[in-house]
Amino acid sequence: MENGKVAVVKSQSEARLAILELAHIMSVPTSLVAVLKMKVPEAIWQGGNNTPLSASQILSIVRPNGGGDAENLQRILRLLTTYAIFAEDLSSNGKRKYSLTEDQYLRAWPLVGEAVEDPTVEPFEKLHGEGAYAYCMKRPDEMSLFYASMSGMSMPHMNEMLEKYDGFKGVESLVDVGGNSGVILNMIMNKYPNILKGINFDLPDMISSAPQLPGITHVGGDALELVPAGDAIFTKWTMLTWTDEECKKVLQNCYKALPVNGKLIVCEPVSPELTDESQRTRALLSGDIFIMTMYKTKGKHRTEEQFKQLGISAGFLRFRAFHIDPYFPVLEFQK
Ligand SMILES: C[S@@+](CC[C@H](N)C(=O)[O-])C[C@H]1O[C@@H](n2cnc3c(N)ncnc32)[C@H](O)[C@@H]1O
Repeated sequence: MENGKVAVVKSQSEARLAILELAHIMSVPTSLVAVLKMKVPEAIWQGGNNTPLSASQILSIVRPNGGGDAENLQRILRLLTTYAIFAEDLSSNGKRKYSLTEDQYLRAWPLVGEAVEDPTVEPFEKLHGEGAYAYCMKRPDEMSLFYASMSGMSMPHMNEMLEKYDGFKGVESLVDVGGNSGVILNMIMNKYPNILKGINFDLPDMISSAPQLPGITHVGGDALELVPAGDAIFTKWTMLTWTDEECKKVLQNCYKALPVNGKLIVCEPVSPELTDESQRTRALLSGDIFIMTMYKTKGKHRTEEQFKQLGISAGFLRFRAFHIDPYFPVLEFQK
């Protein structure tokens, strides 16, 4: 009983903290804008040094003629440190100094406006000199993190999808385009033993360290060039990183790879037509900005109608949507 009471008190204080955090949440984006305007990241970065600097040292760089309040700048930097935008260093006798964090995605976020100024190069690429996939594939640590984050986010969703959607019945060979490590295909095949042959298709470097899984053949290639043949094709969370032209190309390649009456099963974020204040709309529209900044300025979260029209442009005249999940509906394109 006593323990129960303690738990309630703790959760109430946590709820009060959450309310206070939410009440002041605007301080985060506005502080971020302030440090970007002052060119604080550039001052710290100094040609790649990323040496921790105190607020007064930063001010002496961004305001070479003097001026500015170091204490107030430090308050802003501390807040942004709690969101891992800066890292705080206390090793100089407890004096607070700030460097940029190592998170490559976080560092690209402030460049989101670049996607409006110049959509020809992804903001992530402007910062790192290469796209997010290429960056990840060259670094084994990033690759294992990518595998883990993909399966961590996709597996719970797939569990629910497989409970409610039975479109894999009767399929004997299934290709997963952009299947990453292959764990999603493995889940589908465990639920549907009728699928005897699974092809996990992904970019060669992405697939090179994929684990061996029963019944699954890993095939490396580029879906923009060719998609392996199967009774049915599945793809999840891939089309958002392609432009409309690229989506059309991949859909055409899927069309060619399918038999008559073959099915392409797509699981992608589907944006609403209406812009409302719901959690779903916010989640989908903020994910869309992530894609614009990190992957492709003209990749995007599309509406159901946009998917239908893309399918038609590639030859898929039959289209059905299953609203199993508010973020990732299932879209069926039939040949
Ligand atoms: C966001 S991940 C999604 C992974 C997995 N389908 C899931 O839902 O968890 C996108 C995957 O598509 C792959 N991909 C991107 N472009 C591709 C291409 N042109 N051809 C084949 N695979 C591609 C990436 O390497 C990555 O594994």
